[in-house]
Amino acid sequence: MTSPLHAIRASGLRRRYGSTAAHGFEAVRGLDLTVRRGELFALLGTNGAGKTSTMELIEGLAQPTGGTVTVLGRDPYRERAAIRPRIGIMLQEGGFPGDLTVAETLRGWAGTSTTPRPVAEALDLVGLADRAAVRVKQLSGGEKRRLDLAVALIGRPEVLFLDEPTTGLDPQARAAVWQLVRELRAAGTTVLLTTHYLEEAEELADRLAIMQRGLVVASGTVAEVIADQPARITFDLPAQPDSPTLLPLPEAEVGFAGRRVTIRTRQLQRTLTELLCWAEQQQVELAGLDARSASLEEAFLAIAAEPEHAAPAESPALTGAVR
Ligand SMILES: Nc1ncnc2c1ncn2[C@@H]1O[C@H](COP(=O)(O)OP(=O)(O)OP(=O)(O)O)[C@@H](O)[C@H]1O
Repeated sequence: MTSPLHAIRASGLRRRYGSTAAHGFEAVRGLDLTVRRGELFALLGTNGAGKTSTMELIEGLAQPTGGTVTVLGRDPYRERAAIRPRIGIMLQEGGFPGDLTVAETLRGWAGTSTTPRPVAEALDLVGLADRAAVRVKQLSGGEKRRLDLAVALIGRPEVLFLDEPTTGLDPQARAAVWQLVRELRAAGTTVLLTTHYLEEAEELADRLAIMQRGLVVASGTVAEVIADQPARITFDLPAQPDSPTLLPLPEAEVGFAGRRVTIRTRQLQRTLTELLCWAEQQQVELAGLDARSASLEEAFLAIAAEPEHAAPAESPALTGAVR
């Protein structure tokens, strides 16, 4: 049963391309994921991790070869007619006919929805109001992306799927899309987003999952995903030290490059306190002292570098539940 609190629930989801085990490829290998209503959830992963394959299953565009998925309590593939009017999909390539104008394209899509937004409102939301009469084939790459987004929004979706929504956008257009996504979320829209821009996930996501080889290998809030990674302290010593064991920090990994010291620790507060006490006692100035938690990028790279994760049942945090 899907709770009314859950917009999306996937359990043991599998997708195999090709019909035989010998020649096929399993891109999604038993994935569990829960997205709450009103939440913005980001699905991250390296190229080929299985994000798009997973999104297509959740969107009802393909049938799983194993496991189950529900969107708003229904099977998105078998009950597509019931679910389609309640979701909005922004694909990586919209592929709309090039000879239609922007407004004609949107009018066509509005006709498939029971309660569409006015075309002018959708154009305004994505900053294409002045391109309404332009043919789709004449749009720039970034403008096409914004048209894809307008099409996804035209039916006032309860659940919005955004597959790399800001790829190809300039920084100003990206910031505008982020603002729009925040407003949609504030108005109660559930959003499932894939992105390669980790700052996009950091900016927008309530929770996120990192996929690798068809599985979720880490999930939670940004802070929770980062918490597993060591923090970093850097500074310059006044002179190159004689011995790397100079610093009495048993909990930490200390690296030297000339006068530059980099300390990696899972106990940032304790290590920093010990370091500052040592510097005080030794009367050493720690020039350019910088202490910071791992970034999402560091966490992502560390997770991506791990050897292949084991069978689905052994993977951590597969439910997408907060750890
Ligand atoms: N139609 C297909 N037939 C066979 N293999 C496929 C097919 N579509 C995708 N794959 C494979 O499935 C794996 C997952 O692809 P998918 O597009 O889901 O990954 P992704 O995480 O979205 O990647 P990217 O970030 O590059 O978009 C890849 O190894 C890909 O080559």
